[in-house]
Amino acid sequence: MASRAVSSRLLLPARRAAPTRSPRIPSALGSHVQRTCATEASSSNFVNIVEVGPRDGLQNEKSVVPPETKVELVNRLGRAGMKIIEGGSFVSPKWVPQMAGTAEVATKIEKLSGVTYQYLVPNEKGLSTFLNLLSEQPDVRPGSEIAIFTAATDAFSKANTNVTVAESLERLAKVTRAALDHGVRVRGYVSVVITCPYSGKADYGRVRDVTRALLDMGCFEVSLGDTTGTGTPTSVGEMIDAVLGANPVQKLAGHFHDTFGMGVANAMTAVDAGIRTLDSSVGGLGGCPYSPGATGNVATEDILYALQGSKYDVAGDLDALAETGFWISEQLGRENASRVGRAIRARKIRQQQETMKAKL
Ligand SMILES: CC(C)(COP(=O)([O-])OP(=O)([O-])OC[C@H]1O[C@@H](n2cnc3c(N)ncnc32)[C@H](O)[C@@H]1OP(=O)([O-])[O-])[C@@H](O)C(=O)NCCC(=O)NCCSC(=O)C[C@@](C)(O)CC(=O)[O-]
Repeated sequence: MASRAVSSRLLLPARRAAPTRSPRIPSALGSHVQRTCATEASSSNFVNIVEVGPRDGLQNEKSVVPPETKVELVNRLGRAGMKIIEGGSFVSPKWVPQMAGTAEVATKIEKLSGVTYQYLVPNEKGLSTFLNLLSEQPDVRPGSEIAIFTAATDAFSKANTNVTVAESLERLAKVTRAALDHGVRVRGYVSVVITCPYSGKADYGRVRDVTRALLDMGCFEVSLGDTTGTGTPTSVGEMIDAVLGANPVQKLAGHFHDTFGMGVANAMTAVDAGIRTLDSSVGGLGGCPYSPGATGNVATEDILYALQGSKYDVAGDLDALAETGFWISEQLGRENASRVGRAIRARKIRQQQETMKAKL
């Protein structure tokens, strides 16, 4: 792939939209599928976190992380109370070499009861690799589901998957049908919902329509990706308003990159708008290989800290996540991008020093 320049066009206001439609339940779902349909409705104050670090985080690392490190990361996240973890992707290793070895990761991770493991799939080849794995390694199936992805602009879609949005929806409809026929639930992503690195400000009406198309084909939820991390609470609120014009809030998730430091504010805007699922990555790992300059997802530690101090409820052990953020950052030789993680560590060091002083 040739690299392309990042455009930084300004965001324009969008219109307010009408209320939501009622959610649909995809057909042909097996018992596991029903069991994992555990995300709380938006009337509840419980916010689900999808931990995307092992996929969205590691896919953007310069070096290829060995499968055993990925396995250890997923295991640590599960033990830290993450209930939904994106474990990797079955994409072309020529396009994203960092995700090679996902089958090995899916096979070797410690499968915790009540935890859902998601894997990104771009096309029928990726799905057939995943389904073959399920038949060869039946232990992988419980709690496993796939995520498909498209975009709000043709330019990003072509850069990311070599097809236009319309072509990708056609391809993904077949993938979704086949996955549901095999009892595998399907999550959807729409990228560049605020700004596209190649074609500027997103058309929120298109974000709404692409989201609708993904739900219509059978996705149980669609995650709205601010891939470039250019969103602000204002633009994110306007985008969500537009999307709600044709989609139920219970089926939406927010996926915010933290490039401009607005990740937590944007996530809280989404929650205040009724969205009850947020994507985040431990240590703020990540980026997108096809969004030049975009930094990682909003850090899971930062999201947990914001939610734990609010009227909303959330699962997860903040201290254990902060440790995991430092552990994986050290493995990668990078700075920990979580401000909350850094503050927790600094406080611990201060406390240890005070204890030592008191003993002297
Ligand atoms: C979709 C394709 C495969 C099309 O890529 P293509 O080159 O058009 O595919 P193709 O069908 O022409 O096949 C070319 C070669 O790739 C192989 N191939 C084909 N498919 C697969 C597969 N599934 N697994 C393994 N190999 C595959 C295929 O077998 C063939 O191999 P060859 O004959 O040359 O040896 C490619 O564009 C691709 O893999 N793209 C993925 C890019 C990606 O992973 N991007 C990051 C994830 S999206 C993201 O991060 C955004 C998100 C979700 O986080 C939300 C947000 O923040 O916005």
